Order: sequence, then C-alpha cells, then structure tokens
Amino acid sequence: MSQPRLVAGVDCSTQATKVVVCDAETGAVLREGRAPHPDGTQVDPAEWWKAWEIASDGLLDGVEAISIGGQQHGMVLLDEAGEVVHPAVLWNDTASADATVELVSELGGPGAWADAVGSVPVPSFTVTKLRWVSGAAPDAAARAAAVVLPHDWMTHRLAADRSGISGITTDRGDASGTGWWSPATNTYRPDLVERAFGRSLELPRVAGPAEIVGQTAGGAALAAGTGDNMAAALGLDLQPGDVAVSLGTSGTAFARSDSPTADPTGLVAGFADATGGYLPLVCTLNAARVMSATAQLLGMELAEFDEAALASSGSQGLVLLPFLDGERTPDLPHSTGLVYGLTRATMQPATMARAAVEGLLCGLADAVDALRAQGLPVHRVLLLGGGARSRAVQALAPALLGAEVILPEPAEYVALGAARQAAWALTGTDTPPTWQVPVGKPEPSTMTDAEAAKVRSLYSHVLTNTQPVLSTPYNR
Ligand SMILES: Nc1ncnc2c1ncn2[C@@H]1O[C@H](COP(=O)(O)OP(=O)(O)O)[C@@H](O)[C@H]1O
Ligand SMILES: O=C(CO)[C@@H](O)[C@H](O)COP(=O)(O)O
Repeated sequence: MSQPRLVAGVDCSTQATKVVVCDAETGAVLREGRAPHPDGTQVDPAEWWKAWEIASDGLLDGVEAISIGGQQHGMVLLDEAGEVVHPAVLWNDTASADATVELVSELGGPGAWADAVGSVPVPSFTVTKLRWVSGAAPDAAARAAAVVLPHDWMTHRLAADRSGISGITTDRGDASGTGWWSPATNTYRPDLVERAFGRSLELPRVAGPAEIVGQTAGGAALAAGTGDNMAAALGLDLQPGDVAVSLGTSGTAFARSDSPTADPTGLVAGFADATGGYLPLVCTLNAARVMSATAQLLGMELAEFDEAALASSGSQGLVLLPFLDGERTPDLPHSTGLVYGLTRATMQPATMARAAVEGLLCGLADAVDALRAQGLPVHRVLLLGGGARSRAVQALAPALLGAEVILPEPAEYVALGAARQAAWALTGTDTPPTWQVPVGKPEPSTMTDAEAAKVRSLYSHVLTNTQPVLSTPYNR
C-alpha cells in the first residue's frame, strides 16, 4: 500500500498552539502536538513561535503542506525589517474601548461601518487597536511599517525565503476581521487605516483560498492559512442550516453564507470564510473560562464542577452575567461579571455552578438569535471548543439554544480545518477534499423548553436592568 500524503494544520489560538498532521486524502489524524501560550491580552509573537516549535517537534517528517489557523484580529506591528515593534494586542484586549467609540462616530456611526466593511468595530477589531496604539505607544507606532494578523505573521515566519515585510500574505477570512477590508467588494479600505493610525501602513496581500504562498525551510508548501473560526468552519464542513457554536476562550456562533451580511446593530460581524464565501459570526469574550473560573472559586476540579451543574435542581432564580473579562457581545467592554438572585437557598456551590453554565449559554443563545435575525436558518447547532466537553453544557444547550445539538467528536477543528486547507492547496482541486466529521453522542437534554424560556427571560431582565452600571468604567 502506498504511503499517505501528509499535511499539517495549526491552531495558533489564544491559550495554546495545537498541531495536527493528517492524511491529505481522508483527514485521518496521524500525529498531534500542543504547547501553551502565556496568559495576557498583549503577547510577544515570539511566544507563538516558541509554542509552535514545541508543539510541532518531531511531527513534521514527510509533511508536504502546512496551513496556519490563528486567533482573529490580533494586531502585530512590524518595522521595515519585519521586526515586531510592540507586543501583539489580542482580540480580547479591551484597551481600545475609547478608540472604538471615536472611530465609530467619526465615520458616521455603526451603519456607515457596516456598509464599509460588513461589521461594526468593537474593541476586538484590529482597526481600533491601531488608533489605540498610536496614542498609547507613540514610539512603537512611529517605527511601524506594516500591520499583520497572528496567522499572517506565523505564515511569514515559516517561509524560507522571507525578507523584511515583503511578500507577507493574509486571506479573505482573517482580513475580514481587521475593519479595513470589505468582504462584499473584496478590497482594502486603506483610508480606514489612515483614519485610525494617522498614516498609511503596508498591508498583506490577500491570497486565494487554495493558493500556495511559499515554502518552509523543510520544503513543505505553505497554504494561505486563515482565522481560527474560518478554519473551524472548514474543519466541520458546515452546511446550510448548520450553526457552529464554539466554547473556547471566546464564545462564537457562526454559519456559512453565500452572500455578505452587514448588520448595523453590530451584533453579527459580516466576516468572509476560507472558501470564497461568507461567515456571519457573533463573538463573546467569555466562554470556557467562565466554567474554569467558577470551578476555581468553588474549589472544584472541572469534572466535579460539571457534575454539580448537571445535578443541581436548576438555578432557582440565580443569574450569573459572565462578563469576567469585560464583554464584546453585548458591547460592554467595561463590564464585570454580576451575580443576581442570591438567597440562602441559592447561595450554594451547585446552584452557582449551574448559574455559570446557564449564564454563558444564555449569552450564546442571544448570539444564535442574532444570526436568526439576519435571516440565517438554524437547523442544527454543532458544539465545539474545549467547553463543549462539559456534560452540563451538552445537557442544557438544546433547550437554551432552541435547536438540535450535534456534538462532533472532540477534536481540534481549527487545526483540522487548516490541515484541510493545506490538502486543498497541495492537490490543487477545485474544492477542498471530502473529509468525514465523526459525530459523538451528547449528554441527553435535561431542560424543558419552558424552563429554558424562564431562564433566558430572567437573564435578559437582569442584563437590561443593569446595563447602566455595566457600561461605565466605574467598576473596572
Ligand atoms: N470538560 C470541560 N469542561 C469545561 N471546560 C473545559 C473542559 N475541557 C476543557 N475545557 C476548557 O476549554 C478551554 C480551552 O478550549 P479551546 O477550544 O482549546 O480554547 P482556545 O481555542 O481559545 O485556546 C479551557 O478554558 C479549558 O478549561
Ligand atoms: O475574536 C474572535 C472572533 O471574532 C475570537 O473567536 C478569536 O478568533 C479567538 O478565538 P479562540 O482563541 O477563543 O479560539
């Protein structure tokens, strides 16, 4: 039997770098590695490189093509020589909250941004970080010659013949999260870079979905790479009516679409996907870490926390607004978490565990509703990301999200999607290769629709009535 052709896919995500090496024809995962990233919302890109070296150590023998999927939006500023001039400012850094308000108003409000680039910027968007850095770190800003994204930087760093900032590429998916590239017209808006930064910067060339953009020192072809959510959509092979809900560091809900979206409310970002189409997406800042932080507070391991949330006889009116790192959707960058409904009966570890899971799922239920409001069909929800391993999440999701829940077998879908892109680039076919997505059995649903409606209604009541406090910087 002939040896399979090998491709590697990488997820350079917020918390870790993950690498899978797959059979290019079937997608079977033959080798895997991972290495953590440091905590924090501003990170030296050299840390991603270190993590890549550790995660890929010993895995790359025979690999013919590599693709990088990366956390979206992070601002990497480079000088003429290609050196990083400021720590990368990540998607979950909210320092650019004031810059965001300025920029949204300067262009004429949310509708003007939705028309220009398909999305209304929130502090996650790279364009707001450019405005922030020009005021907060003027020396670094003065040295900057180019602005790129995490996956662009990693791809360029892997290229054997890289020189300075010339030849850097990005792709449609990741470019759509900058705030200066329009998915509808497939063009840059350099005027928006100038507006944010006060002058122009070099921008990476937007490569085609199946393009080979370079070669590694080891001789492997480099695919274009993409943003992590776009890679996950490719890894899951999302179909019309499918909505992916990912519980990683961020919580995301997204669907593929044949036409661009432009939501002037700013809830749905009108991103592009990695195949030439579109990927409307809603993102929250707080997902899996709501569970780990609450578990830590309660002195429980994750498995024990999960058991407690599952066993609890409902949250009994206890509501946890999970805005532990500020929030992006709803747009409350200065907010903190909030617990409402404490009584002697509810002030119990199990009830708190339950309220944490319900709170993060209520936020994601609002996200799925925002996609519905854009006219996107929601027939099935595919749960993924580290937090989808929680049995309590699986049991409460169908009722709270209002859809059938599918649980793809736990796997690194971002890295798998990147690997599928690498296989596509390697084989040069018209469409990506067909890879199976094995499906697991989720925990049975334990919440009725009536209970879910009550929980969502109370969550929304508490959110609406505490907005004035949550939107002020007072308490952060
Ligand atoms: N069984 C579980 N229950 C709840 N959370 C979990 C479980 N397993 C992993 N996680 C969480 O998943 C997160 C990592 O998910 P991942 O999708 O890899 O995130 P990212 O892509 O942002 O790095 C961590 O915060 C981890 O605590
Ligand atoms: O900002 C977004 C999407 O717009 C996030 O989804 C980031 O892309 C980070 O993802 P994870 O590290 O949580 O996977």
